[in-house]
Amino acid sequence: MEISHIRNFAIIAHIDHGKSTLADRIMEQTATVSQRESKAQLLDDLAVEQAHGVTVKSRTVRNFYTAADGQEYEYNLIDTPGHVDFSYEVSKSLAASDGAILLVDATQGVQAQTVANLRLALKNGLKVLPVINKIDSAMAEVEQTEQQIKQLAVQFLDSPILKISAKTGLGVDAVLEAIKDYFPAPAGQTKAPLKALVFDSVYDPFKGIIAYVRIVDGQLTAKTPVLLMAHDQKLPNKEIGSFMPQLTALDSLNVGEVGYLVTGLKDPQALRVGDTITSQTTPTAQALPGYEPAKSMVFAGFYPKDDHYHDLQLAIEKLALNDSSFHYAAEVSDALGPGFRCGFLGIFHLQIIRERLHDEYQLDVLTTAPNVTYRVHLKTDDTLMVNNPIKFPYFADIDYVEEPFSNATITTGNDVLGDVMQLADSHKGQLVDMANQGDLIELHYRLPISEIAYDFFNALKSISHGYATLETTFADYDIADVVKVEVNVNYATVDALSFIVHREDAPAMTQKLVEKLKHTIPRKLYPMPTQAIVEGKSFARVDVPPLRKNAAVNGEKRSTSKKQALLRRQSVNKRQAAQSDVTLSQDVFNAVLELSL
Ligand SMILES: Nc1nc2c(ncn2[C@@H]2O[C@H](COP(=O)(O)OP(=O)(O)OP(=O)(O)O)[C@@H](O)[C@H]2O)c(=O)[nH]1
Repeated sequence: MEISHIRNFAIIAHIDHGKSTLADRIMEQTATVSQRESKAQLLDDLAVEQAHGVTVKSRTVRNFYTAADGQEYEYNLIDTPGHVDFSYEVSKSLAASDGAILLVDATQGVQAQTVANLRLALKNGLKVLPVINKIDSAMAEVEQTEQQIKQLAVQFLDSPILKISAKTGLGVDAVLEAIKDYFPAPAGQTKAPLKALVFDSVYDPFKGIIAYVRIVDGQLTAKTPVLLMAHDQKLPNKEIGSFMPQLTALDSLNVGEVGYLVTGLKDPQALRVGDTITSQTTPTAQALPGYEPAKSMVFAGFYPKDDHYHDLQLAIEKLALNDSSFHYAAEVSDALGPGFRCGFLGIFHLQIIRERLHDEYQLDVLTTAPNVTYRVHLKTDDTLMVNNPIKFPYFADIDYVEEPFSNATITTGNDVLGDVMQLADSHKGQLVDMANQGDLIELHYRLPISEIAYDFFNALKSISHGYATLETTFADYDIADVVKVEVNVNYATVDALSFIVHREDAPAMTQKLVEKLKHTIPRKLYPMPTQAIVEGKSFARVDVPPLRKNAAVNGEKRSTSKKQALLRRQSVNKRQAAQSDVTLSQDVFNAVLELSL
């Protein structure tokens, strides 16, 4: 296809504003898929996506559109996720696009994520086409939404604001025309050496690693011997093609086009998203700038159940390839053996990865309490970065600790402003600034990441009935008064249950924890004292009751010798237990996990 007839664009929106529905409609109206196929929401095909009804992975599809002028155009559509935890995926999709459809739900109006995505698109130099969706709904407030969009940005004043129903298809033909009229064709040089951006990748069990590429300059043919520029790695070029939406082999991908390359690589570590692909024979002089790597905000340990360590390792490697914002490193716990310390963008991301391990690899993992990375300054003047509570230094060796803070922008309606501010306060937020954004209020807070990483977003959604939204960026590290909580069961420390909290929250949290553990730790024949220890002191204690009555302490009528015999047996049990032997089920970990939720 001639470059002037290609359009690469993404659809961006707040969660549930209808991106996937519009993507399906576009595929249907360009006859990329039949109506029957599109019923099943083709793009959201991961099991987790169907379970949650949200898009997690970006997907790409090539459509051919015959415009009103009678000419055929190639539309490469990139579907993007809407949840805050996946904004990294959004920015990757945008780097491969020239235009973005900004979709706004007429029943909800402009939301903070709409604003955030718009900013990202403009930062990437994209043309933005605002589209109001769900105009068929009885609750649609089309005019008000249009006003909100006009207030949003002067940047796209020259663009029309289209009104559609992605569900019924009303107005979608105008969107298809506007894509050609309004979005630019890719800029790129046909004659220059090959330069292609790897904007995504997946692992296929049969084909190995498949790179998703956008040809920035030159041409990639099925015969081009290619080179990955980051590690100077030569690839035997296996197969190239495009997404129709199934992978469909082609002889060449030309400048401006989007497609895939089967790399033949098997090692999931070998390819990084953001890398540049060029030709071995006539390489380009300079690689593309690539992406900033995603910064993990939350860490948790993943441990295999039933000794499936190697299966878990392989699954995690493959997932990390498919999701470059997911990081991992090997770690060992005394209580659980070898496992992985995994890094996530947020707690929802953690849940998604757990579910993908379950759905795609049939693996269940024990998950330890999530935490952030602490910067620990020791009295010896050494500084440690600690993202695993097991490795948190002994308290007497610590000079001071710093924790990561974020700049958080909360956009909310006036009606729930008080509740939102109270929520931020209770999570140690410092209000920095407040501004009006049309009908909405924008609050700028400085918040410890440990306070927002877990349940903050859910709590915010619940008190605002789903309307308030949150954008966060990493700010810096700052001093934090935090302590490590260790859990002893029957006088033995269970390392994998350790976690870090703010000192002021420690008394209440430890009390809640031991109460929960009382009901989750599997009982034995003898009572097991369970303690939460902070800086060497027991902050809270319960006894996990025994399975049977403790004959030695209750006042049953037994002979003294029988009582003594029982006591002897129990003390033997006690000694054995002190060395190990609490069965750690996910329920036990949930007791810690739920404290932060
Ligand atoms: N009434 C009405 N409902 C719509 C329309 N478009 C989408 N919906 C509904 O809105 C809900 C969300 O639509 P999706 O297409 O899954 O939203 P999305 O933006 O892709 O969501 P994420 O992938 O989670 O970001 C679904 O229940 C759709 O059926 C529309 O034009 N009118």
